[in-house]
Amino acid sequence: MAPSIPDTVQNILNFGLDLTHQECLSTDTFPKHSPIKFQDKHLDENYILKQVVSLPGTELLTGLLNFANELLESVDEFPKPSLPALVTHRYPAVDLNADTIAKYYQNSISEACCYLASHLFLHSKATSWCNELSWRQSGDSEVRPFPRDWNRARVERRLSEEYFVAHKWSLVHIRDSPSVPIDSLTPIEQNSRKYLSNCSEWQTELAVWEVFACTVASDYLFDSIRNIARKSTEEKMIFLWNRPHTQEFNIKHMPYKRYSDAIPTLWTLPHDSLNFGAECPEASECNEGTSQRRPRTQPIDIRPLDSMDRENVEIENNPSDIAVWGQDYLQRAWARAVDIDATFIILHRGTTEIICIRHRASQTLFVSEIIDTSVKYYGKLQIALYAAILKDRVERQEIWEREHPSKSNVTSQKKRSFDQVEPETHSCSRKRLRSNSLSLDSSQAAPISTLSLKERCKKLELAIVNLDYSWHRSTIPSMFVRRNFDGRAYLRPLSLRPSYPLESCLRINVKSWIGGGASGHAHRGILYIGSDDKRCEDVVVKFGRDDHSRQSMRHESKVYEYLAQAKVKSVPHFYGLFEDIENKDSPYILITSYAGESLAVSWKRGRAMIPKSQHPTYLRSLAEIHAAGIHHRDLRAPNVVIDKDGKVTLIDFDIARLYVTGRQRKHERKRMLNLLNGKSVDYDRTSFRDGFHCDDCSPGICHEASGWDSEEEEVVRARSEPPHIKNYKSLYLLN
Ligand SMILES: Nc1ncnc2c1ncn2[C@@H]1O[C@H](COP(=O)(O)OP(=O)(O)OP(=O)(O)O)[C@@H](O)[C@H]1O
Repeated sequence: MAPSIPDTVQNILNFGLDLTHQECLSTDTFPKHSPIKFQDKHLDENYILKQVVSLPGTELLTGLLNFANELLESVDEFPKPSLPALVTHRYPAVDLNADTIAKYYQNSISEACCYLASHLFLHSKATSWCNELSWRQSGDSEVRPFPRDWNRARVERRLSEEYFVAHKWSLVHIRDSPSVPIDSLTPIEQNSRKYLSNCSEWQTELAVWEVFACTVASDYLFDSIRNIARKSTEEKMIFLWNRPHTQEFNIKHMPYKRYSDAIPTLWTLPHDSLNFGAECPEASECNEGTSQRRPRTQPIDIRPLDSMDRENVEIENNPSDIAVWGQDYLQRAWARAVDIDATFIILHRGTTEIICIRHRASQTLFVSEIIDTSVKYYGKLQIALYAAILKDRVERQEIWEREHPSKSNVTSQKKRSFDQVEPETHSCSRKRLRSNSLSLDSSQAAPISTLSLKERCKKLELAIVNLDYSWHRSTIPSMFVRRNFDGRAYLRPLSLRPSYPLESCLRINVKSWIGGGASGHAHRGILYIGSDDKRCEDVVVKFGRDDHSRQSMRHESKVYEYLAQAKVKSVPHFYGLFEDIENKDSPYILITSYAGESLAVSWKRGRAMIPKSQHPTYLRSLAEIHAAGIHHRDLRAPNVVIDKDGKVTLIDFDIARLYVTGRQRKHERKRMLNLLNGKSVDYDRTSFRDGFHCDDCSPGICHEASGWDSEEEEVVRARSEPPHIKNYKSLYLLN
């Protein structure tokens, strides 16, 4: 016989959020979105939502409520004393901005849901309350100060965005919750707990909540989301998918095992909607980002990217304008869900809510009707939702373990490796190695005549760049054209030919991120010529996207050109400076050979002191640069690198000067000795034993004063179409 449900639990089950009497004081400023940026184009396909389907009428709600009833019936007795987390009914005092809404939801319903869902789904026979869930802001969501180089408009845009949408909230599985005695678990609960604890350690986020301010604008937004779902389902309108604007939303990729979709249940997907195309044959083995079925239709061509620039679109607060943004917010929520591998996405704005279910294989989002949060069964619905989220995670883990029986024994070993930052090597997952025949380990690469490869590269004008690391997985490469140096300045690129034979192009696969600084972000990659996969070079590709970094990179390139002419050996080989041909914000890439690990990295590994016997090698490298007349001016541990054969190389010449005095040489020599002895000396506080403060060594960024004339920024006209590459198709297949 079903137990009597205590009043406190009844109160939660019958709880409805009541914000209707509140004034929505928030301004209705609708945040603008950034245009699609370079890195968006190279986003892993899995991050892109491709279809939206409306969940029919009350099916989802009925399914969830029935599920809650089943769970309630399975309880013999509710623990006493009563629930520790009581519903507080605290209304937001002043303003219903996104953060207030989130806090209100947390105080009023989520805490109780966490207790009840844990109890009902994970240990319904336990004699005391034990919570294993928490609804909270996720770790990397703290408000951080805006970067100093952001202009006022950009800061204001971000602020209005934050006012409208709360920082990341999600449902989290608490790992160190008090344990429940095993004999008070049913066999099903024991299984659930086993599978839940087998999920990788850091992957505790279970579902995505996008919380919006309670404003008229967000009301329109919810309507527009429903309309998108309705139109694409009932009127069979094509959902024109778009790439999430990663730069503004700062997606942070965490490597993890990706799971397949759970077996559909009543509250997940209606059965007739699961009629998708054939499954990717490799899906069961896929480990990273590929457990999807092939999209049914060819993806639409996203070029020209410029046409998607909505930066300048003025959005008024009326429904037809805001409809445009429904899709953007769905994309954003989808991308967040991909990042933590969540199935459930909840869009919440205080008075209303939409529950979405993500189907990985078909990249489809199932969107519920708009739920009124003041209804009497809202509490029950939320508890069922939390329990369904748990059930889904457990089921998917079960599927994973069934399909990967041997691997579950070595999870702990694997977990550690997933946790690590991407190494500075070409180590890729099994899958990636298989799917990407270009990712050769340099040690396995066929012996090559590096000289001839380098010589050949000099003449090649076009670089085809693919990104394949973190959340980047290019479907379409970017084309970069060489900027030629006439001995004094960088010339405008020659007009592009309509067609290039593949053999006349450099091909670069960017494999990992090394570091970022003032003049751009450095990545490791592999360089090939044309379709030849046997001869490759390990390179560093530095991307610079803003004006400052473009200027720095032009300057640095000139120094490298100069050093190459002076036949200086202690710098990396310079392959050239290239400019993106199709994007308006036109990144530059500067390509050099990979020269090994920096002193900073060996310091991190605990090897701070360089043995005295090796000091002359370092000092000789520095002397060679000085002898060529170059004053480095940024001699720090990250800029001194050494390869496995012991060759010392100096890098990062973005603030170097083409003139060096005797005193400056002496100071840089001292600085180098300090570095070799494990002493990091900050440039702004450069002082030597005699207390002398060295202005000559202070970095500064004035490139004009560096021995070359300043150069006007020349932007390559963005082309709507890249040039035709002969045999380009074969290139696609390779990538
Ligand atoms: N050719 C190379 N070989 C090996 N490592 C490299 C090479 N180029 C860059 N790196 C690594 O990448 C990091 C960032 O590169 P770099 O210093 O050129 O960028 P930056 O934007 O100029 O940074 P900074 O703020 O130090 O000036 C370096 O600290 C170095 O460790």
